[in-house]
Amino acid sequence: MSAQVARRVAVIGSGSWGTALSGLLAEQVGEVRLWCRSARVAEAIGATRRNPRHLTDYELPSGVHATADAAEALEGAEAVILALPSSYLRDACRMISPLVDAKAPVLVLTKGVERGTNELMADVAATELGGAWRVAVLSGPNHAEEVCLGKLAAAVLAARDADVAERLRALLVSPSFRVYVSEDVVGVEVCGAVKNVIAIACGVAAGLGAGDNTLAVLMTRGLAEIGRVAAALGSDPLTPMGLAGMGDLVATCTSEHSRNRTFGEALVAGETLAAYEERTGMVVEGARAAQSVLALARGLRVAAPITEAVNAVLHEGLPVADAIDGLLGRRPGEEFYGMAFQDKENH
Ligand SMILES: NC(=O)C1=CN([C@@H]2O[C@H](COP(=O)(O)OP(=O)(O)OC[C@H]3O[C@@H](n4cnc5c(N)ncnc54)[C@H](O)[C@@H]3O)[C@@H](O)[C@H]2O)C=CC1
Ligand SMILES: O=C(CO)COP(=O)(O)O
Repeated sequence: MSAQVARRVAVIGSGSWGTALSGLLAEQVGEVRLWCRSARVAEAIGATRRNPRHLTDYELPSGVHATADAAEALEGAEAVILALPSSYLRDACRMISPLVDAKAPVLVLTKGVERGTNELMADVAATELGGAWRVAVLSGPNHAEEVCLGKLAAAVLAARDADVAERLRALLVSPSFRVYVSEDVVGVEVCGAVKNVIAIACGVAAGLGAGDNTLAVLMTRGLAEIGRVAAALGSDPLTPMGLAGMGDLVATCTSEHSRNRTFGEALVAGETLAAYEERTGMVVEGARAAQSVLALARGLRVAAPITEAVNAVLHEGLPVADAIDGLLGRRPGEEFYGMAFQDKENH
């Protein structure tokens, strides 16, 4: 084990990713306090070292202390990690705001765009907790099911302040978890939110028996969609080529662990979003992001046809066959049209 880089950090949210990240943090940090919404989950973790709802076979290290008391979770925390689904992030930040040290760096693990406001997650956290300079995001091909087993993975940690990035990176980096840094918070966030929508489309295609070529087309045109939204928001055009973009797109669109991909498959088999989330106890962020990313793209006047198709199927009752017809009815034009200029509306 490496030397301790912090005495105590708080992880807010005990879903799959909050659970796996707590274990990873415990390799470097003296004590990880994991806030669970449910007191029963916190008690079960204390008694068995296992989360009874997520990654149930994974034994958490002794350095992880679970609690349902937010004040206890945040007491003396030198950094705060937010591991909540996008729908709950703002309310949770409001709830913990009086308990968070004003100087503590904040790392957002959530991948999404808030519905209603179309705000990115770091902006939500900064508004509610104060101090955009101290809010960073982590994204990349990081299925919790593999990270908790110590299988090699990498992520990009983006922060506006280089010192914040380095302090947070030191908490996470390990031989099996490589953490790169970036200043492009917006670009990294756009990648993480949009790739979930594209993964639903890939799941739908796979469920309908699509071949590898078709899935590769969806991923690549999905990457173009990510690139257009990111470019229109002024982010680095190379960010979508990295871990948060291409890396996570490939992992999510192809993995059996992906809720977004497997939900797409379940959808064509007749399962609803509500039934899927109820059955698995997990969130399908892409289903929510389809609405907010589309609203964001429309506001920016960039085309997001795959997102539009997924949104129409999930939220407007469009039959899948009609959504596919709509996509295939588009004229394929210049491959990178609209990537550099935000005022072009085609392709
Ligand atoms: N699971 C993964 O491998 C990864 C997940 N993420 C992102 O992390 C975020 C959290 O996802 P997971 O940890 O996977 O969650 P999850 O899907 O495993 O679990 C759902 C979580 O939502 C919580 N929840 C339900 N109702 C709530 C409420 N009213 N208020 C607060 N929390 C509530 C549940 O307690 C549970 O912790 C998502 O944005 C996801 O995209 C990012 C990278 C990897
Ligand atoms: O973001 C993730 C992996 O990097 C998790 O993806 P899913 O939410 O589709 O499982």
